[in-house]
Amino acid sequence: TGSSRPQRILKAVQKNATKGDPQSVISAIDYYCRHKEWAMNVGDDKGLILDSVLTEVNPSMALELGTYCGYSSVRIARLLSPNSKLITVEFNPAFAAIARQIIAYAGLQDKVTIVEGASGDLIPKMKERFGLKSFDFVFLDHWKDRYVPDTKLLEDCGLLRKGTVLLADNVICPGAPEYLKYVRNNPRYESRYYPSVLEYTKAEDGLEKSVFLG
Ligand SMILES: O=C(NCCc1nnc(-c2ccc3[nH]cnc3c2)[nH]1)c1cc(-c2ccc(F)cc2)cc(O)c1O
Ligand SMILES: [Mg+2]
Repeated sequence: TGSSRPQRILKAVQKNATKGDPQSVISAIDYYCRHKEWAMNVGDDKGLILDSVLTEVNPSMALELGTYCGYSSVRIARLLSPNSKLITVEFNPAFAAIARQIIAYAGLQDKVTIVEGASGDLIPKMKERFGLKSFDFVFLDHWKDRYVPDTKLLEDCGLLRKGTVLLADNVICPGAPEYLKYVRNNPRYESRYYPSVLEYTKAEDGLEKSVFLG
C-alpha cells in the first residue's frame, strides 16, 4: 500500500515550505501540483480571485465546504483579521487528517476548525455547536451536486445574512449547472461570474460570486 496523493502533497509541503509561513505552503502545493501531479486544489489562478473577494469581504466568520488537503483553508485563513474564524467541512476523514497537518504547518490552526462529516448533517448543527449567528462568507468547493441543497440549507437554517457572500468553485469544470441556474434566477441573490481556468491547466473554469440579499 503506497502513499496517497494527499500524503504526497503533505510531504512536499514539509520538504519545501517554511513552518509558520502560509505563502510558502501555498507555493509548495502549487509547484507540486503543477509540475509533479495534478490535484483538485482551487489553485493559483482562481486562488487570486478568492484572495481578492476575501479581502473585499473581510469576514469575521467564514465557512468552507470541501477542505480536501486544506489548500484553500490556508489561502482563506492567512487573510482573516485577528479573532476571525474559518470553519471547514470535510467528508473524507483521510483528507481531513492531511488538511489538519497542512493547516498546522502553515501556523493557522488557531483560526481554522475542521469539521468532519456530511455537509447536509453538519450545517443544521452549526449555530448551536459554534454559537454563531451567521456566516459572512461561504466558499463552496465540495461535491458539485451538493451546492444547491446546501445553499438552501444555509438559508433555511438562518446562517446567511443580508450581504453574505457565497463564492463557488468549479461552476464550469466539473460544472455546477443547477447551482448557476439557482443563484442567477433567484431575486434573493446578486451573482457575478469570474472567468478563470481549472487549477494547473488551460481548461476553462470559473468562480461564481453571489451576494445574499436577505
Ligand atoms: O470534486 C471536487 N471537489 C470536491 C472534493 C471534496 N472534498 N470534500 C468534499 C465534501 C465535503 C463535505 C461533504 N458533505 C457532503 N459531501 C461532501 C463532500 N468534496 C473537485 C473536482 C475537480 C475536478 C476537475 C476536473 C477533473 F477532471 C476532475 C476533478 C476540481 C475541483 O476544483 C474540485 O473541487
Ligand atoms: Mg474545486
